[in-house]
Amino acid sequence: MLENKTITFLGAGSMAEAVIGGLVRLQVVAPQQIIATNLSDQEKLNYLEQEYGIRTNSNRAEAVKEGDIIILAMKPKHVKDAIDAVQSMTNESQLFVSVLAGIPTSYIEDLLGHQAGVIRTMPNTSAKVGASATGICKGSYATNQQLNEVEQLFSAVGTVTVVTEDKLDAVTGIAGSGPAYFYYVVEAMELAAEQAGLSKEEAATLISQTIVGVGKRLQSTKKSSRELYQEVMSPNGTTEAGIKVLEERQTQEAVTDAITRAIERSKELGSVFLNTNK
Ligand SMILES: NC(=O)C1=CN([C@@H]2O[C@H](COP(=O)(O)OP(=O)(O)OC[C@H]3O[C@@H](n4cnc5c(N)ncnc54)[C@H](O)[C@@H]3O)[C@@H](O)[C@H]2O)C=CC1
Ligand SMILES: O=C(O)[C@@H]1CCC=N1
Repeated sequence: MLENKTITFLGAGSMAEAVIGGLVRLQVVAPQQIIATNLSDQEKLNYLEQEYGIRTNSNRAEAVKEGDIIILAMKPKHVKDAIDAVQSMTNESQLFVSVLAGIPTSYIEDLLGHQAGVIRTMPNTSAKVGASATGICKGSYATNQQLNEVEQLFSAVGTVTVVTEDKLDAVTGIAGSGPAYFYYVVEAMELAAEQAGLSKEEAATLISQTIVGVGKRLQSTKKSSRELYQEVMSPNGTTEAGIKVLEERQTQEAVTDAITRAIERSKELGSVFLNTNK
């Protein structure tokens, strides 16, 4: 399905690089099928060309004209400028794939001004190692075949969960932002390891493997998360002592509140643009 398609990344920052890295590393498409363009950072384009063997073009309109699939990968606040700059080069046979937090497909459809298919997605930076948890949904004009194409694209860099658009903000708070919460906890674990006299290398192996193990276990058991952490806790042992501190500090409530706030923020990003930036 993707064999002869050209994929243009409009916006070439961290998220674009994570997806490009996954697509190239896993040979989902040939590097030459990918074109990256951005607003003004030629150095970043040179780097992407060298690192991944993809094509780049600093002329956004040319890059978009050549694309069969256009991945919108700029910050949400730049989407209007970005689409306005290339709109005249777009057409209804192209497929537009947004990775933008909060921005509804209807907003992108309005900016395009025609009935090209738009698919909204929310990947995460683990795409770079083929382990993204991506949510995707269709806009008004996108076909099931286009949805399948995008599912195929993102399946290559992790799991894909197809949802309706009303759930995309929740996907964003949980999985789009999700890696950051874990890295934040890792930073605290590194600090504790250092204070306890472990070297950086020792800590890095112990912590990353512990997280990989948790992920693999979650994917291979029917046990609940509560059962899994209770399994680790010996009565009056080390884990119980640690969990007690987390409970005293209401850590679970803090995490739930943080994710709820991220979901709310995704909704805000969408409504701000719908109301003011059109
Ligand atoms: N960083 C992450 O973990 C995730 C980010 N996202 C979404 O990905 C999008 C990009 O985020 P990042 O890659 O982190 O941002 P970034 O700041 O690293 O990259 C943004 C890119 O957009 C380009 N750009 C800005 N204005 C432009 C314009 N008018 N025309 C063309 N290109 C333009 C910049 O040159 C840059 O290459 C955001 O909308 C964000 O919501 C989605 C999932 C995860
Ligand atoms: O922080 C953000 O807004 C983006 C969306 C999800 C992850 N990063």
